[in-house]
Amino acid sequence: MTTSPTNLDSLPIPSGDFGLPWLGETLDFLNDGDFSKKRQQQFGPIFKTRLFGKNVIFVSGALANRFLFTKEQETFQATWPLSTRILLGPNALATQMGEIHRSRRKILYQAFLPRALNGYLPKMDDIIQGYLEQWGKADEVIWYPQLRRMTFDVAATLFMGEGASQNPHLFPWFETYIQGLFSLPIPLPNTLFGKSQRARALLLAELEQIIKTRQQHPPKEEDALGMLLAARDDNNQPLSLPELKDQILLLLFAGHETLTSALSSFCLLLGQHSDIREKVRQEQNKLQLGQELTAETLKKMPYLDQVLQEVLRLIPPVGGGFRELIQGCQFQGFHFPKGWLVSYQISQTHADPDLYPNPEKFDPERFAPDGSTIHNPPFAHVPFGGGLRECLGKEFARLEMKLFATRLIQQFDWTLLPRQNLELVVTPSPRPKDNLRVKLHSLK
Ligand code: HEM
Repeated sequence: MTTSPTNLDSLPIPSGDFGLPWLGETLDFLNDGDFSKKRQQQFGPIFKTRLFGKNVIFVSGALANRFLFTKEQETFQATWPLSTRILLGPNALATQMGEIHRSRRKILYQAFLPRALNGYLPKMDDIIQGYLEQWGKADEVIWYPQLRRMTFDVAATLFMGEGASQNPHLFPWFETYIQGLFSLPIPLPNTLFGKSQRARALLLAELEQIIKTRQQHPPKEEDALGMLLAARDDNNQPLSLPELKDQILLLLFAGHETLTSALSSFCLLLGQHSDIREKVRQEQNKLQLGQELTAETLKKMPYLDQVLQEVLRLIPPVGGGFRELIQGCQFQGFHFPKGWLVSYQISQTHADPDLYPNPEKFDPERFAPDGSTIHNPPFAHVPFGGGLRECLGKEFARLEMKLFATRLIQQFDWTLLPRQNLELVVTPSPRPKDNLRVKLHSLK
């Protein structure tokens, strides 16, 4: 795919509009959920723009995904918008590069191995059941903020230990922190970015306390922080305190924002499709689920797996990702210049009618094991990205989605309340505009 510089110069650069000086089309990108769709309609599937001061080429589709995910380090390196890079910090896995990224990914992965996930399951289940019980008693639930609180409690408890989720400051600070992650990086007291920087400082100070207490009094139960404290790198060195803080903060962000979106999309789509809800329930009834749910039992629900795959296809929590071109190359007859960014588009890939006929339709049968209704080539279903930067927490995410879906469907039916706007706000992750107002009905 790469070509010598002389050849490259003879190729056209994709068409598109750079917009304003420096700012380019950043504001549209942040505020318009159809940013990429509209420009694809105008300029074709590969187009250029400028975001956060950088020239960017947007690509989508299975071939483009394969191109990006298999050429990492040789042609591309991961990058994030400036606000995200500053706020995640220099020691977070997502901002680390090359050899250090490889070595840290190996260490962090220990917190997502099957043995670790099995250890998380009972606590995750307790927290989910606690929330369901509360919601079952309410006349009306505004579900999205409740789901946010729940996924935060799960992540804080499993990554930092029991006490963390009971600290009343952490959640509000965290919410302020997240709001600045994808914003214009203007460090003034009243900008989203400035507030987020302050919240990050408060969170890091709190995390430092939690880590120091933990070093003095190690708990019996294993959580992600315990594993990271015990971990040694290839030179047999422990992770430094600044790195531990950045890595834990990243896990909290990644494990909370995206998952909330995925769970709320599940609640929305199944709330709109009673037939699919019923089919999931029938699958569960056949399993005669008891009070205790094990990882083995959760594996016996192929239809629920299909449903969750289709939820992540239709409303992917992450719309796409960025890479920087560390050398010029060509793709599909276009010149991609060195130093520019490329953005791969998960939402647009999942909406490609050649890959997914009638793509607007919520249809779990696309993922039926007989494969009759879909031809699903590699790199066509990429909710978790791919290649060296594929989501580290994807099995954690699948576990929490499945456990939540199972407990919810087992115990409740739910109605979406009338007179609410179900359109999706997309930044940073999709959620219904009016936060998904519902009434739960107990089935017991
Ligand atoms: C449904 C839920 C989730 C979705 C859809 C999702 C999606 C993604 C995607 C698309 C990427 C790649 C971004 C890129 O290409 O630049 C990613 C990276 C990452 N995700 Fe997730 N994620 C989810 C849940 C989680 C959870 C629960 C965790 C951890 C607790 C997590 C941790 C991470 C980390 C650490 C990375 C960076 C990996 C690296 O740079 O090597 N994610 N995620």
